[in-house]
Amino acid sequence: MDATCGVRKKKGRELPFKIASPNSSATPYFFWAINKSDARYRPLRITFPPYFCLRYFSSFFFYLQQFRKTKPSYQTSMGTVVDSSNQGAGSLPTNKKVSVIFVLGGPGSGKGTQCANIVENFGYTHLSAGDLLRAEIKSGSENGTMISNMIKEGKIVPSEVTIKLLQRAIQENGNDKFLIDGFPRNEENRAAFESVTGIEPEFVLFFDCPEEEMERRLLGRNQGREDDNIDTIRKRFKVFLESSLPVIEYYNSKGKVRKIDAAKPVGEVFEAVKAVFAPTVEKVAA
Ligand SMILES: Nc1ncnc2c1ncn2[C@@H]1O[C@H](COP(=O)(O)OP(=O)(O)OP(=O)(O)O)[C@@H](O)[C@H]1O
Ligand SMILES: Nc1ccn([C@@H]2O[C@H](COP(=O)(O)O)[C@@H](O)[C@H]2O)c(=O)n1
Repeated sequence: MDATCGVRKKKGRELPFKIASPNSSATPYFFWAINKSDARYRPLRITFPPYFCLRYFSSFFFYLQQFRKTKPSYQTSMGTVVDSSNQGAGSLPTNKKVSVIFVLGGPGSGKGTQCANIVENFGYTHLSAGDLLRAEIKSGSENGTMISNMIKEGKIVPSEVTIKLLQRAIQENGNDKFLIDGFPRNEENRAAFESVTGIEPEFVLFFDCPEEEMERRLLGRNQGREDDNIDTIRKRFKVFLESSLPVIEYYNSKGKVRKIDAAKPVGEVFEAVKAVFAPTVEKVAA
């Protein structure tokens, strides 16, 4: 006999084996297995071929199944949202193609006010990142305390949290045209959203407003928001200048920014907004 007999422990079970000489013509190459950690087991002739075949065939089908489950989404001209938390659940559509406009501007520049007008006139769905975060706090989510503390400090919540909320809101909505208000707030938001969803905005609507006017509006907003106090407002302005403006500059360099003078009265601001949307809508209708 050219082999050493023994017992190999695998997942708590004991498997018999024989160690064969590599030169042995009686050892089919197919049944050699390489054990990297112990040269004594090299080559290893498994004396239980049905076990060997079953194990490797089942691995093959397992990997095939995993590959099918993690099929990537491909970016289209509109963008595709894959709801990773919903894969295989079947209750929500997956790989939904959507058109997105980012609505950016300083705190109190009038983003929410104008989004309401755009929804009414142009059939978009308004998703405010801030509103989604506030709703998440109210829902009693495990992230609630963290989000609440970040908002009180005027800080930007980790992208992973905000993107999940946006993705879910997009998936659950029947519309395919979205205004995403107050997002992306920093470079991390921007890059993460693009890589997770594959969505690039059609364009970015930027409400440009002087700080004194925004401060006046926020202090008069009276909606009971915990961050509408002078200390937090100042922190939010700082974050806007340091983290959000560079995102607007990034999109500007790609020719995607539509800048609106937001210091004017609401009606006049909306006239300027309409001029941005009307050609887009006409083009779609033609
Ligand atoms: N053009 C405007 N002129 C005067 N007041 C305005 C104008 N636009 C909005 N406002 C008022 O300013 C306040 C802030 O507006 P809004 O909530 O739309 O801003 P926002 O950019 O969405 O703010 P935030 O980023 O803090 O959510 C509101 O009370 C709103 O009624
Ligand atoms: N992408 C975002 C958007 C908002 N936040 C936090 O919410 C606060 C309020 O946002 P509004 O747009 O409603 O003004 C904001 O100051 C941030 O703390 C965020 O983290 N990420």
